[in-house]
Amino acid sequence: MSLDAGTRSVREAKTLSISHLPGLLRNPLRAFEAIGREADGEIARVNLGPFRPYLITHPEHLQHVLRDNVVNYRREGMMWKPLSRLTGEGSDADPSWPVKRKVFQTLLSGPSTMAIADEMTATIAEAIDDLAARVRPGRPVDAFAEMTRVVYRTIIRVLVGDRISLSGIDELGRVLVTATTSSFRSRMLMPFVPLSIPLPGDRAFNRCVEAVDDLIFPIVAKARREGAEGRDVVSMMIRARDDAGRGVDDQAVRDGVVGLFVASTDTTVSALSFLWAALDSHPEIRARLYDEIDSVVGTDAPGFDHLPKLVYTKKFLHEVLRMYSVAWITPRTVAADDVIDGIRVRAGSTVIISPFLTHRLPDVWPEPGVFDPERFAPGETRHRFAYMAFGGGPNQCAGRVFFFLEAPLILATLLSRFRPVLQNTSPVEPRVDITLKPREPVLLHLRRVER
Ligand code: HEM
Repeated sequence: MSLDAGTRSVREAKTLSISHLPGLLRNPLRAFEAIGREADGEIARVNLGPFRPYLITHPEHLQHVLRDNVVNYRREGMMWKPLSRLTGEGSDADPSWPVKRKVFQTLLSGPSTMAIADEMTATIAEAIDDLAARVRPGRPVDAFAEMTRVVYRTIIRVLVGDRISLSGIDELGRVLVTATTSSFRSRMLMPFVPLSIPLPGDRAFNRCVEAVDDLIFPIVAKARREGAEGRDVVSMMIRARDDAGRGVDDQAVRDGVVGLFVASTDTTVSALSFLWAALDSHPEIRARLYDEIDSVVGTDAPGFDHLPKLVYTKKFLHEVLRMYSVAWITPRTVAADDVIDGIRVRAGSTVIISPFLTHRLPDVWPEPGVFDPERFAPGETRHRFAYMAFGGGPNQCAGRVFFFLEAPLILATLLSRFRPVLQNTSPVEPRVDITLKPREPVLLHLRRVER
């Protein structure tokens, strides 16, 4: 990608028609898809009246924004501004961000994650036992609710050690879900509206922030009093020092816990809910997945040793995340004027990056509407910024290794005991929220596997 304005003329980005606006209000995701089709991989400005973000979907352009000139594209503004009131800033705008980030990276690195693999296996087995005890013939379970229970239990120790009860973590989850469904969506789509102008749902959002504070600050205070020796976010944030040897305050520790909770749970739960729709409509893929889990795990208790052999399961999960790109939008704010592939990008504007749209570019992903795990077969090559489920560049997902330990273990544990059958008769459509979520409940009949 040449950024040399001297050797080629610099153009303004094409502006897409404002006719998408009513659709965005009616069915945001469908309208967003239409916007992506119209832009067709080119850098374009989306005309939303007073708000005219750039849309950047092509892998070459993403590499520029997320890696080559990453310092110019900040995690501020759209989405991050409302989120920061809940989780703190996810950028250098917060002086404690480098410490937080280092703690996340250390805690979620391969070796640290492997060190908790046995504990994670036991937690998942216990959570599936609990589900099994509640299964009744003819009564479907809600996949999202059940996956939420499992995922919360899996992450709890990583966040706060044993300093919170199961009901406490469920309460934290409930509050955060309420927060992200109150004024969050309107504030996310209208970042230009100042906080001083109230929007519907603001009061509920503020109450949620207070409720999160009430849950987490006492945990931080207790950890400071009683010692913070563990390998969890609270302990590690308390022990961490920045380059100048300074520690962080309670607010930063609280933000670290809430930030990691939001990043790790919503995404994983959504992926583990959508996958049943993909399995239901592809019997041959379902058969291969079940065969692999049956032959690798058999009658054993699924564990860490099985994971390297669950090759198809991993390909399947990647394709689920390509098709249902749960982290559907990861916007940035432009710090200084820039030129990308001959197109001027102006300081102060918003850049919309959308894995959901990049994964639908036909030049990058042939027949993007076809669900095919073989796209991720070893030897398949593509641009490194073509598969964006976990982002790209230095700020890409720190929990990727964790996810590929947790999700296959949950699937293997569930499928070694049950054959889930989707009850929904109409297609499972995604809806936009901070992550993509199923629009309607995904209902599963869990039929026991006789062994
Ligand atoms: C389906 C599962 C997941 C998906 C699709 C996903 C997606 C993403 C994406 C796209 C980003 C980059 C955001 C950006 O560019 O601004 C990100 C960042 C992050 N994710 Fe994930 N994530 C998943 C699971 C997890 C899990 C399980 C954890 C933790 C256990 C986690 C922790 C993080 C953290 C800490 C960051 C911030 C990294 C940084 O800025 O340095 N994620 N995730």
